[in-house]
Amino acid sequence: MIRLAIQKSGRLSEDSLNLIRECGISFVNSSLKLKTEATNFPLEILFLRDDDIPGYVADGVADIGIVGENVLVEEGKQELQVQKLGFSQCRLSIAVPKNTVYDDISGLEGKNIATSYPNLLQAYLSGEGVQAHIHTISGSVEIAPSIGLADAICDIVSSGSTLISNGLREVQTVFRSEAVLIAHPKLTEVKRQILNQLLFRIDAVRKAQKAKYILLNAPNAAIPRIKSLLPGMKAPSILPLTEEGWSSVHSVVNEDDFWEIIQKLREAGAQGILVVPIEKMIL
Ligand SMILES: Nc1ncnc2c1ncn2[C@@H]1O[C@H](COP(=O)(O)OP(=O)(O)OP(=O)(O)O)[C@@H](O)[C@H]1O
Ligand SMILES: O=P(O)(O)OC[C@H]1O[C@H](OP(=O)(O)OP(=O)(O)O)[C@H](O)[C@@H]1O
Ligand SMILES: [Mg+2]
Repeated sequence: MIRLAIQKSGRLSEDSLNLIRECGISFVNSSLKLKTEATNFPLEILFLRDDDIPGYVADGVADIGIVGENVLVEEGKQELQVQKLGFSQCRLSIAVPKNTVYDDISGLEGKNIATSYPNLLQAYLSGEGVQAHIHTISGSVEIAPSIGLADAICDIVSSGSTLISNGLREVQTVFRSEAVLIAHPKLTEVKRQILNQLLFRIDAVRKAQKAKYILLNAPNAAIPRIKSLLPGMKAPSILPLTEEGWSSVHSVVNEDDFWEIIQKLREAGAQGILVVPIEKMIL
């Protein structure tokens, strides 16, 4: 049995649980229970505050965990990182009241900056050769300038709407973050094998998230051009249609290239294009 620590309730929780479920792992989850066991995989899940997760994994209380890179690096435990997970993407940024004159980072010299990430902020300011006073607070950081606690803040930004709602303007990006899987460095052989099985499933789920299965019909004369647009996993499948001179083409496309490829396929003569999500993908 391997023990996984995830955030109990917050920005990482839903996507962490979804990832485990998409890996085909079933468990009963009630908001009151802080521990649960999977029914079809040797996994126990602990529901914790995110700040505690790197420490628990470092100590071996939990074997693996899911946490934001920002928290991991802030706590100086980046050596635990195994793999990026592609969700909870955000940035740690410095922001100032929107009407403050700000030309460049030297404008922060000697200023008071409120943050929950003093180590990341200090490392960034030192790298830029700026000295400022860092005021560490544990939450509601965006309120600090408006109550006279600080001249600027350094906090997590995603859409930017929290900054705007609090009359702040983002001026400097300190760190870019996403959710990461972390692991205790000295797992037993059995636990290492379970982790490898889990990583295999995560990889299949993540590859599938980025890919689409595509089916289309095309006149046979258009097939060479369409083949060149759709490399597929190995090569596209091409099946004859019951209508003379036509074929059906099946392939896999990367989500990022999707719209550009669709346009070119239509220009090449493709019709009846169907795009279907893929659940798992193993190369
Ligand atoms: N707006 C956001 N968009 C995307 N990811 C975010 C956002 N805010 C935070 N995150 C990421 O999710 C992590 C958890 O954020 P959250 O705000 O839930 O933390 P918290 O309030 O410290 O939670 P806890 O109660 O567990 O201590 C952050 O460390 C960051 O990596
Ligand atoms: O740029 P935005 O999309 O507005 O997101 C940024 C906000 O999201 C996070 O807080 P969250 O809403 O998770 O609440 P918390 O402060 O209670 O953790 C973060 O601390 C910011 O305040
Ligand atoms: Mg926290």
